[in-house]
Amino acid sequence: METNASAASAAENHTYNIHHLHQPQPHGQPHHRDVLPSSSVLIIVIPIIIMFLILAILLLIVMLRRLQSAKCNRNPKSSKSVINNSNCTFIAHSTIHINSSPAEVKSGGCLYGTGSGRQPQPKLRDAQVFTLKELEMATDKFSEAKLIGNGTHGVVYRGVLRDGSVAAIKMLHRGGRQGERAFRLEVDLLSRLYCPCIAQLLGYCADQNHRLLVIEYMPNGSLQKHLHPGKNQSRTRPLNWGIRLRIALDCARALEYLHEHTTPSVIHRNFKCSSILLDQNFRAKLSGFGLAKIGSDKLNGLISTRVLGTTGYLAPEYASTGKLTTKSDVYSYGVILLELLTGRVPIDANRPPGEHVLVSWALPHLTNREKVEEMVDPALQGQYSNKDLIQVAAIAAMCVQTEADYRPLMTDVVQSLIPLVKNLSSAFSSSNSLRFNQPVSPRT
Ligand SMILES: Nc1ncnc2c1ncn2[C@@H]1O[C@H](COP(=O)(O)OP(=O)(O)OP(=O)(O)O)[C@@H](O)[C@H]1O
Repeated sequence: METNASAASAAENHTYNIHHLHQPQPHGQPHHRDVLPSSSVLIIVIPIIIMFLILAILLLIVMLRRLQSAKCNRNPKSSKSVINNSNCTFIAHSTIHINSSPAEVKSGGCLYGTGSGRQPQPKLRDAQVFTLKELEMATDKFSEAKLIGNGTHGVVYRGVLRDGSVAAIKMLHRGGRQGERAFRLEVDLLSRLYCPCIAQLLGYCADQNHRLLVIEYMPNGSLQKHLHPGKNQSRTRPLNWGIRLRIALDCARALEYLHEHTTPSVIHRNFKCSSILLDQNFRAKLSGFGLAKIGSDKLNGLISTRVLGTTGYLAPEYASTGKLTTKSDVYSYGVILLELLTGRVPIDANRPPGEHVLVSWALPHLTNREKVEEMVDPALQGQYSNKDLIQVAAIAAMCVQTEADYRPLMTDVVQSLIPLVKNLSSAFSSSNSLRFNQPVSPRT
């Protein structure tokens, strides 16, 4: 009984406690265990609403910005380049922003500034997708008669496209993964870069295992053909001083654009005589982007990579350690300047001892006023002023410095060459006589 009584009392107590906890709400509201005072509810709900509002505003700003940049971007390509045909689909993910605005490109940018001479170029046009059949038709089934060049990675044909325009059609060797990478890179890069000093990609074909690039046709072929014609190549008249200077400036512009007007910057990595193509006026355009490196994987400006490129043009630090920077291209550019100055190839085992490697032979001459004239291509005699020669030699000497940090930026090279080329044009127009042995377009 006692036990029952205490149990009853406990139960009573419990009920009492519960009743205390669940006091009826004012205004006859039902009992709710979790109901919080309205002030607490406001403390929780108001910050949540504010957070939502902030997020919505941020989202709105992002969307507006995207809309704005899409409007400003005259490049019709999306940042992801999609290559797609029945047999091959791939998406190039690397994104390159071209710093120069379309207006800049028209009036300056990669183009020459006011009075610089190059005609405003047509707007970047979409790379077209060609079928193998179309390119077969363009080249008479890749006939021998249409062959214009042979490179390490492919064979180049002259073709006439369906719209009647002439193009260079490069059929790449089947190169496994490396070859595929080079093809994708070249298509991806060239379809988004625009600079009058870079040979334009008109289209491509990725039909089954065939990989072809359709590039703007350059009637005067490569600089290699003119400076160092092969045994089987027809000899052309030696390029004169004015043309060589202008080629040097065009090439400097192309590299300046890649290094300093694209984000992330692009390292060409295979800058050499045969990658420089010449149009009908001997104006130069850069090609051969299959080994290019986009600086997105840069670490403090350095890319550690497998050493690729062409002997004689490789910067010493890149050749020995694989550390690649834009300064590796500057070194290769210096070698090209030396080739233009001397008419010699970068490596020539047939030369006397001490003269095999162009850079090692030329470097002591370049900084010596008396000796610099001894190294000039004999075909250039009488065409240059000593002042100009010394200046070009000094630029070359800076570019081929062993220490990469001492090499100039391509912008500096461009700025140093502009007055020399301008002087040439004024000499050309004032005397209206050719100091040169080949016609030079009066455009600077
Ligand atoms: N767009 C073009 N217009 C006219 N000729 C071209 C064009 N592209 C290439 N050629 C010719 O074809 C040759 C071979 O060019 P290609 O780009 O295949 O290789 P490369 O630069 O000589 O060497 P690599 O394959 O090692 O880069 C060039 O030297 C040039 O004479």
